[in-house]
Amino acid sequence: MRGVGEHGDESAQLMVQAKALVKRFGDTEAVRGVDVEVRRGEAFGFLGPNGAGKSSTMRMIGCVSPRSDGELTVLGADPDTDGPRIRARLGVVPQQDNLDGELTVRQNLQVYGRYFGLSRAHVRAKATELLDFAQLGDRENDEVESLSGGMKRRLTIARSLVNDPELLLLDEPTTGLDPQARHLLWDRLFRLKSRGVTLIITTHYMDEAEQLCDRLVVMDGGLIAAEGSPAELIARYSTREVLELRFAPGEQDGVATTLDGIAERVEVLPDRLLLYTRHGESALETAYQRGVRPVSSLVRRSTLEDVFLTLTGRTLVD
Ligand SMILES: Nc1ncnc2c1ncn2[C@@H]1O[C@H](COP(=O)(O)OP(=O)(O)OP(=O)(O)O)[C@@H](O)[C@H]1O
Repeated sequence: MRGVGEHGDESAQLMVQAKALVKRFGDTEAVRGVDVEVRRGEAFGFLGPNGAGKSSTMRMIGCVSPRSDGELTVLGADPDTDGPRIRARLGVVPQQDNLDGELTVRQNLQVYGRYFGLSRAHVRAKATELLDFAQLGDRENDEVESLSGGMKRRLTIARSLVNDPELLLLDEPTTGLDPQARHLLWDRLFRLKSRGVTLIITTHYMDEAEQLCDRLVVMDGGLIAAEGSPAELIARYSTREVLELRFAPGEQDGVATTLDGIAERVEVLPDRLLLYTRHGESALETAYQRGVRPVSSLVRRSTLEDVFLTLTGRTLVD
């Protein structure tokens, strides 16, 4: 298989290249013409709500679901013809943990290593290294069922690293985890990135995308709505600051009209108003001068959530 690392040119640095990529399930077009390029060493994100087409795209990149149309190259090769050989060089962390609950933590790693045809001694040494990486060394002989959700996720990631992949695909890696478990997991992903592993992450958490991704695409309805680094996207689609105003029940109606001209843009959500502006504090002062009396106000910096709202008119949170 010809692939990444065998050429000196720029295209050799492309771990994934998709052009007009399409996935259909019967009449449903889950992915409707996606163009992406993922470069060696970067953390690349697909950010979007449930049903945006993130998992479907990821499954095509992971060579487990054939494309319906378009072009796709992974590690320099075509998943249609080179799927097994590409998969041998990938790590895949699926949305649902598929660990073997009846085996111990260490056994889960070792059994998986054997699938890759690694020798018993190699697998044992690799498992020890990965237990350390996953911060599960003191749990190696425990059954998987006794682990917390965060520990199971770290073990799933450790297991995906058994074959020393160049490219790691993570589908919603922290969904359902508490904040502390999420931060522990992010820390492990930063570590992998610093070792040069290319990461592709799907998420519907804007803070996760902002923290982890060098570059990302915002996906909605099977299409890419925007692409860039988190900072670029925020600069392009939002303002430096956002003033959030909340009102007593029934008192929000009509306030947006009173606020006319105060901000670059006003977004009316069911539970609050968002004023997009360079200076939140001055906007708040002007609002007070116009007689607006919110029960609470908050000035914050713009996030990818604001980018998503600008692009789609909807919030990312379900
Ligand atoms: N195997 C399938 N058969 C039929 N429809 C599917 C299948 N997989 C996905 N879909 C549909 O394709 C669309 C995109 O789903 P997909 O899972 O790719 O989105 P997603 O952005 O990953 O969302 P989620 O976070 O919920 O997984 C949805 O409308 C979904 O119902």
